[in-house]
Amino acid sequence: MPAAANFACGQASQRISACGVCLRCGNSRRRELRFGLHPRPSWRGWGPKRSRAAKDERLGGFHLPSILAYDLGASSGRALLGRLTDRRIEVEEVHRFGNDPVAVGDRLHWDILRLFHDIKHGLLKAKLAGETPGSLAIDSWAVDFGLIGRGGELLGNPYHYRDRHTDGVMERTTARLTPGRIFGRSGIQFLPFNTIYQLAALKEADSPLLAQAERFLMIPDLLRYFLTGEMHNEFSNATTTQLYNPLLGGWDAELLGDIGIPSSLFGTVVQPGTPAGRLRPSLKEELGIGAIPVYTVAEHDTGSAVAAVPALERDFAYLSCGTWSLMGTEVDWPVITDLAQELNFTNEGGVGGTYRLLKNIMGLWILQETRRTWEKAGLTLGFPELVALAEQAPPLRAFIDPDDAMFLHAGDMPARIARYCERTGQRAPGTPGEIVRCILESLALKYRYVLELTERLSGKRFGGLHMVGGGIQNALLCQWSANAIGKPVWAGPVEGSALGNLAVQWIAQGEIADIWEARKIIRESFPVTNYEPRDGAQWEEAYGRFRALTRLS
Ligand SMILES: C[C@H](O)[C@H](O)[C@@H](O)C(=O)CO
Repeated sequence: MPAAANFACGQASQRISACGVCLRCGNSRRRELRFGLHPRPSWRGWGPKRSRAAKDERLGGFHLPSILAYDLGASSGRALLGRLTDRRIEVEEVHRFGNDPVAVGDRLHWDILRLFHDIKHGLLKAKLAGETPGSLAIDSWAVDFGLIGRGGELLGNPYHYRDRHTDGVMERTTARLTPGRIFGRSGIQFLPFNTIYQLAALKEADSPLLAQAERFLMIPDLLRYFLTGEMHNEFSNATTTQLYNPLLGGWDAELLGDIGIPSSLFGTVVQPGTPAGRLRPSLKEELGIGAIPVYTVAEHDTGSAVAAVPALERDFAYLSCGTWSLMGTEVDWPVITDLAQELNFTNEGGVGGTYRLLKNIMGLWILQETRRTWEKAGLTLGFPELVALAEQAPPLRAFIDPDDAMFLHAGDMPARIARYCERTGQRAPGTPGEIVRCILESLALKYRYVLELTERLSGKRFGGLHMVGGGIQNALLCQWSANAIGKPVWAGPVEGSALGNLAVQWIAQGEIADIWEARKIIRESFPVTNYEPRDGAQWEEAYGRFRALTRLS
């Protein structure tokens, strides 16, 4: 048990009964927590029960109004119109846009006003398509935020989580507070860009932003505020800050105090599926559209992706595959144990009171940056060409640990891969095909490693792996993942986050009963491609080499 376990009474209690009950507050929730005895949360939908289907002259017959999902990823964003007809979902992408961070001096920022411009553009395009969405919602990457000052003004462009202002902050903060205290109170994995270290970095720098700040809003919270004028902090994203306490069910005032950040900046945390205002009058006027209702959903894109995993089995393993690879399973209660801390797993909030027990894996970011490096050197190759080159390269030659810190920040990935191989006594991949193959094979082998850890930590056994997200368009990665884990991979849907976003809106409006019905409808509406494992002996041998080279215990 992490040193100085803090119980719900918030007191570090030495008087712990054999089974972990706090003799001070008598609270045994921790015991339930520690041994996963918590009763199963209610999956039943929380929305109204009557359908809002109306006569639709254009489509003929009775149809629900379409709804709009904005899914903002670290490299691109999209606006998807969704229609639910006869228990089938149809989607139409009305707007796709880039999400290019902006470097200013040493700082790296998100271009938040540009993103809001694209959100407005998505609404206009829906209108031009003859649609007035019945509702809309936004999901995005995690951890990043904006600070709102007096008069409701945004105090500067949010920092990008790969900005270097957090360098060394996690080390200093965990040394001062101990990892056990932080993990025990948040259940969140230690990553240097977690919101807690971004805020601690601003504090260390005595940032004027903090001095003027009145409210903390994460990226979807902020864009939703721009749309409606209302401020709400949504649950799934709030959990990614490492400042949310799932046992207290709210922001952790103690951890905020520890890093010198006033709790007053943080609003009430609302669950996915909560009505969160309507388009503000100025926007209705500007765009010439109605006061469309806005909902919270699982606004952490990975939370929405997991909501859309078309699993029928209760215990399923998922891999959300994009810039990042997020692998884990869905649990009814956060697993805040010594082993979870030791393996650096995280417990991010999900839909319907669930949690996502998962681990971040560096993902296709390494391939994205490799392509950018070659492009700058005049070698422009698309992902399909890169994958084709990798397929032709000799198999299972050189491996990297994709989660080595040297791959976190932007830069010359091919050079870093060469350095990693030299450091581990391997012949470095030379050609573009060999380099891309090294990246994809290493990701597949890391997926096996993390899947085994997920089984160990959750006590579950998985018959296969559900892969969702843009990364599954890379069929080679899906096949090699199946080969590496030695189990089938079920790949689909591609637009996992956007579909999870739509599903939670429909559940909130009573059109779909609950997340399990949503998963069934998604499964019946979008193709799932099966990849059966091949070349077992080769990949088994490679896994042994990978474990030895990467020293992953
Ligand atoms: C920092 C990443 O955004 C985060 O850990 C990841 O879960 C994500 O949001 C991927 O889009």
